[in-house]
Amino acid sequence: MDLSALNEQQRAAVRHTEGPLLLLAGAGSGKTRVITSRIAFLLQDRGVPSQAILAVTFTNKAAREMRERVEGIVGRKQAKGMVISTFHALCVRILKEDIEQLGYKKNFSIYGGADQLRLIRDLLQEVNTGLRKFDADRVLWLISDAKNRLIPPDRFAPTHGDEYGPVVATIYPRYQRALKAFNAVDFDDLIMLTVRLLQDKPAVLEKYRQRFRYLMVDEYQDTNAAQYRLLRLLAEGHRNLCVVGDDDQSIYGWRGADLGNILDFEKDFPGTMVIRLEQNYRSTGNILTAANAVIRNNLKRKIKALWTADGPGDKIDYLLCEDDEDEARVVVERIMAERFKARLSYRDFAILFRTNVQSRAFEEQLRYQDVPYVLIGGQQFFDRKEVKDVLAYFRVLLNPRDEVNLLRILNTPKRGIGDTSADRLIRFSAEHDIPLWQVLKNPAEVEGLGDKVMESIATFVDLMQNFRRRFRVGQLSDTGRELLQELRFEDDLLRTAQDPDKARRRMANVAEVINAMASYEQREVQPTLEGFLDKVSLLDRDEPPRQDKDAKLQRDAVVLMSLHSSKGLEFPCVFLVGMEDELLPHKKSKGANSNIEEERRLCYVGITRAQKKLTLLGAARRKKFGVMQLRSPSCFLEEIPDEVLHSAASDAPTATTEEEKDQLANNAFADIKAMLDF
Ligand SMILES: Nc1ncnc2c1ncn2[C@@H]1O[C@H](COP(=O)(O)OP(=O)(O)OP(=O)(O)O)[C@@H](O)[C@H]1O
Ligand SMILES: [Mg+2]
Repeated sequence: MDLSALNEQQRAAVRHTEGPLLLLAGAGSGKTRVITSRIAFLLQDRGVPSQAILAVTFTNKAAREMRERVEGIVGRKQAKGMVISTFHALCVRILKEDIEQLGYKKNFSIYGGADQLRLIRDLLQEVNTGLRKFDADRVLWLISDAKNRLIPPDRFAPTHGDEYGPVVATIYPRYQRALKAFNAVDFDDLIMLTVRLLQDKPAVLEKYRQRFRYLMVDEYQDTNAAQYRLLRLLAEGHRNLCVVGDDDQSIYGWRGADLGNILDFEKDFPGTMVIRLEQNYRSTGNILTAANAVIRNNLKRKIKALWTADGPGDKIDYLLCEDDEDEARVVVERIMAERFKARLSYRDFAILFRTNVQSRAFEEQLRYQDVPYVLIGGQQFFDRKEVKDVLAYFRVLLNPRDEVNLLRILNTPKRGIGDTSADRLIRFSAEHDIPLWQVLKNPAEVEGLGDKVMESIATFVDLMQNFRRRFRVGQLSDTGRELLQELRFEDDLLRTAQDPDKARRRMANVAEVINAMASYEQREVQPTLEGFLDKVSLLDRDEPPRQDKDAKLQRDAVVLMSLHSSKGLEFPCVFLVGMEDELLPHKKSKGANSNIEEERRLCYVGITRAQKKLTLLGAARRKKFGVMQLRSPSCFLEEIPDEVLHSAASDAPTATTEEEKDQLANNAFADIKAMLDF
C-alpha cells in the first residue's frame, strides 16, 4: 500500500501492527487518518482477514466515515467483514450472540430513558411512602453511574455517595431483577453485561480474542472505566491494541470518562510503543497558535506543541456584541456575506456553543434570514419537554378546549391529580360528551374523586381563569414569568431532574421561553399571547423532519452544535459563540469541585475544529428570564496572544438602553415613512 500521503510518524504508526501502540497527538494531526490507513495496511500488506479487525469510535457518524475511508482505499469487497462501530453497537453485537449464557434471551429489548424511568418510578413507590420522597431521575442517574464504574447491584454500598445511597442500594438490585424479568437491558447494561460475559465465561472471551486480533480505538481519551475494562479483556491475549487520542480533548469527565486511562496506558500495557504527531494538517497558523496558547495553561497534561506547514492565514476575529440577539445577527450576517465572498457552501460553516439553550437565538435568526441550518444533537428547542410544558399552559389559557395540552399540564407540575383521577375525569367527559375543561370546572358529579383531588382541581381552574384575565391586561413576558412563579415551576424542575446540571439546563430553557416572549413583545406593535403562540407554531411547522444525526450533516446547511458533539469534525469556518465568563468556562466549573481544565479543553476542541477562519463572539449583556444581565468576556480570550487576535465591537448599532433602542427603531421607521412620503 502506498503510504506516501503520510508523514514519517504516521507511517511508523501504520507499520507498527503487532503489540500495544499509543498514538498521542493533538487535534488535526491525522490520528483518525492513521487508523483508517492502518486498517487498509493490515488488509492489503499484512494479509489480515477483514473479520480480524475491530475499530471502535465514539459516534456512529465517525464509524461510518471510517468505514467509507477504508473502503475508498481497499475497495468494498476487501473491507467487508471488518467491525467498525461504537462501544454500544459492539456490545449489542456480542450480546446478541452470547447473552444466553447470562440467563437472558437473545431477543432482549434495550430500554432507553423513558422506559427506565417508568420502571424506577414503579419500584420507588414502595420506598416513597414515608415522609421522604425520592426522585426517580436521580436514582436512575446514580445507577447509571454505578454501571459505568462496573459496580454490580449486590456490591453497591448503601454508604455510597449522598443521602441517596441507601435507596439506590435497595432499588438497584430490584431494578436489575425487573429488567431481567422483562428480558430487557438498559444502555449501561450493554457495556457492563458484556464485560461480565467476557469475565465470567472464558470460552466466550477466548472466542472474541481469536476473532478480533487487531483492535483500534479512536477518541480513546473519552473512555470510561467499563469501556476500558472491555478493551483490556479483548486485548490482553494478543496485545494488538492501538489506541489513538488526545488528552487535551478529554471532555467527558462528567460522564465518568477517565483521563487516567490515557495517561496510564503505558503502565497498563508494558512495552507500549508511543508515537506522537505534532504536525497539524487542518488549521492555519494563527488558529493553531491560539489553540496552543490556550491549552498550555492546563497543568494536567502531556506536553505537546502543534505546528503547521500552512501559512498564518486570517487573524482570529473576536467580536464583542451588544447582547445575545446581536450576537446571532452578526453571525448570520457574516455567514451570508462570507458564503458569497469565499464561494463556500452553507455546510462549511459551524456555530459551536457551550450549552444547548444558546441555540435558540441562532435558530431564530437563521430562520428569519432563510438560511438553511441543522441543529445536531439535543432536541430542537421547542421540542424539549419543559418548553412544551410551558407552552402547553399558554395554549390552554388561550383555548381551554385544547385537551392534548390540558392533559399535559393537568398534573404538571405535580398537584395530586394522579392517573386514576385523570382517567375518571376523561371517562366522565367522554360519556357525557362534556369538554374536559367543563368537567374540571364542575367535578362534583364525577364519581370517586377524593376531597384532596377536588381541591386540587379547583385551585388549578382558579389559577387558569385568573391568568387568562391577567394575560389580557398585563405585559406578556411579565405575566408569563408570574405564572411560572405561581406554578413553582422551578421547584418542580429541581425536584424532577436527574441531577442539578440537568435541572439548571431545564430552568435555562424555561427562561429562554420567557426571553423569546420578551423579544416578541419588543418587536410587535400589539403583542398578544395568541400572536406569540402563532409565531412559535409557525416555527414548529417549518421544522425539518427528524432525521438521525448523520443524515442531517449531508444536507447543505449551516451546522449548529454543542462543543461536545463537534469532536473529531472539521469545518472551514467556525463561529465559537458565547465566549463569556460563566458560559465558557461554564459557571458550574467554578467553586467547590472546580473543573476549569475540562472547560479549557472544550474551548480547545472548539478552536481546533476550524480550518481557515475562526470567529469568537461574546455578548456584553444576555437576557435571563427576560431581564438583561451584564456579562464579562471569557478568561480564555486573554490566553490568546494579541498578534493572532483581531478584536472589535460588533458592527451593529449599539443601543444601550431600551429607550435608546426604541429611539433607533423610531428613527428607522421615520426613514421608511420619509421614503414612502417621498
Ligand atoms: N499526512 C497528511 N497529509 C495531508 N493531510 C493530512 C495528513 N494527515 C492528516 N491530514 C488531514 O488533516 C485533517 C485532520 O486529520 P484527522 O481528522 O485524522 O485528525 P485527528 O488527529 O483525528 O483530529 P481530531 O483530534 O480533531 O480528531 C484531515 O482533513 C486529514 O485528511
Ligand atoms: Mg480524529
